[in-house]
Amino acid sequence: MLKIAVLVSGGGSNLQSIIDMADEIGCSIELVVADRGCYGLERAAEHGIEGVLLDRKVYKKNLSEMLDEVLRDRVDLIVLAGFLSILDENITNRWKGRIINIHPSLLPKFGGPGMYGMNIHRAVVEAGERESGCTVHYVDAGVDTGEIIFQERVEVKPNDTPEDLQKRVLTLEHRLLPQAIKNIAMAH
Ligand SMILES: Nc1nc2c(c(=O)[nH]1)N[C@@H](CN(C=O)c1ccc(C(=O)N[C@@H](CCC(=O)O)C(=O)O)cc1)CN2
Ligand SMILES: NCC(=O)N[C@@H]1O[C@H](COP(=O)([O-])[O-])[C@@H](O)[C@H]1O
Repeated sequence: MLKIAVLVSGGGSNLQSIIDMADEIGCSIELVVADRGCYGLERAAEHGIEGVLLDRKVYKKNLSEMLDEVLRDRVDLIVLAGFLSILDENITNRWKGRIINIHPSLLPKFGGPGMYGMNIHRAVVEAGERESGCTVHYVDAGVDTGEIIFQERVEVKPNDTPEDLQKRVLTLEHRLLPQAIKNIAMAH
């Protein structure tokens, strides 16, 4: 059984897809860690999963120490699921090859600092892209520069709003992230 921690900052729909598929994936969600108050923590509580809120006033200076304290050797894999804080190289080096992230674009396009959430879908629509999608990748010290594990494409329709595109990509994410974790669990 692969033990995982899921890091969230928002609504937690990707966390929910992992919760719903945990048995099929072969993983145990040991804890959910948030960098701010968010519905993702509510979802954890609703499912009896330990939730930890990192106090932004404290961790801003030492997120590495806070995460190390919380995670220690409790898990095999860290999953960033809508987590909006950039992890520093202390963490990414210590957890090299054991942190994955879901990003709602076809990296390397529309990645990097500032590219998160609706900002991405707005940029894709404004750029007149004919396709978009999502990427699961390993996390390194760069932003969205880690080795790609999976990518899947969706069509961008002519009259799509950013909200239309977000909805279509999110459906894909809810399938791709659990699949990536399942593959890692099978190889564990
Ligand atoms: N070392 C890494 N840390 C993180 C990565 C990564 O690839 N390497 N991925 C992000 C998730 N992410 C894209 O997938 C991402 C998240 C947030 C941002 C961003 O610009 N954030 C803002 C702050 C936003 C906020 O706190 O509301 C910022 O840093 O100014 C870009 C990409 C998770 N961590
Ligand atoms: N760059 C990181 C990023 O933009 N992540 C995105 O935030 C959303 C979180 O939704 P959720 O909280 O409902 O899972 C998801 O679309 C995820 O890909």
